[in-house]
Amino acid sequence: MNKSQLVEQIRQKQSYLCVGLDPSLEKIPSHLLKEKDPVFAFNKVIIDETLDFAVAYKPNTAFYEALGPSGWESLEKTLEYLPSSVLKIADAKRGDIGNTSTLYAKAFFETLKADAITVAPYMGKDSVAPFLEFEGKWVILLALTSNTGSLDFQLFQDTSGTQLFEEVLKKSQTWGTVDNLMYVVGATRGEKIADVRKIIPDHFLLVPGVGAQGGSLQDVAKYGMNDNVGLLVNSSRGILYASSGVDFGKAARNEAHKLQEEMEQSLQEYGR
Ligand SMILES: O=C(O)c1cc(=O)[nH]c(=O)n1[C@@H]1O[C@H](COP(=O)(O)O)[C@@H](O)[C@H]1O
Repeated sequence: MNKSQLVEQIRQKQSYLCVGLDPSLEKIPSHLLKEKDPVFAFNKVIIDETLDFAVAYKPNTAFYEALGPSGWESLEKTLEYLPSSVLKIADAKRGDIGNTSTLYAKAFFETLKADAITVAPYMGKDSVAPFLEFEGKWVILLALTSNTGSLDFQLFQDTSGTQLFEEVLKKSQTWGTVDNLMYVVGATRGEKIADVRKIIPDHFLLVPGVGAQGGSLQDVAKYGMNDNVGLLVNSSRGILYASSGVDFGKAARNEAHKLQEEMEQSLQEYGR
């Protein structure tokens, strides 16, 4: 999915919601555990119920890898099930020496057919470049993450006052283009999004951290929205586990709908 298709979907659905598909067997409704593939059965209902309100889905591979080969199969089936009208993000946070990154890129873009992958910038340009060589695919580079540990390195300042995440943005924006490179910026750092926008006004941002982590959608929209909306805001647990009963699908739908309504309002308020 290219940028104009993504923007068109956002305008059509009046939503920039990304649903995080992070299923864990301990949390999914117990009646699903008798299914042959409980994880896929769960995801399928979540996708069916939220598709009207979401433009992207982000399975975090950890939740599948933890289950061994059957988890990987559930991930494959989930990505296959998602329609081509949504952006399929493999949240794998990869990145290694170039030769190895090429194989990661093949695994996620060719074998799993994801549209996008999250990548860590720490090993530098030659670790990210192989992902960017895949036509029509996206790299989503970690810039300023939502966890408290982002204070340890990402907000570290050099002697000129530049913070590490700012250096990541400045340097890496020339590695790709606004058509194949996005950045992760946590919703829990709403006030920092204005600083991010000073460096990269035009790139899309993937913003996790609303819902369970308490980030403010209002702040994200206020500081982050650009001419093409430029935002994908992710919620995982807040949608997936809105109910632990047989009504979990309807409860997930309600949560996704609530977020979509907030997003629609913000598009009217801050959209250009
Ligand atoms: O790359 C990510 O998606 C990510 C980056 C970040 O800074 N913070 C963050 O929470 N995430 C992921 O986004 C999802 C957030 O899940 P919830 O907190 O349940 O909405 C998880 O899959 C996290 O691994």
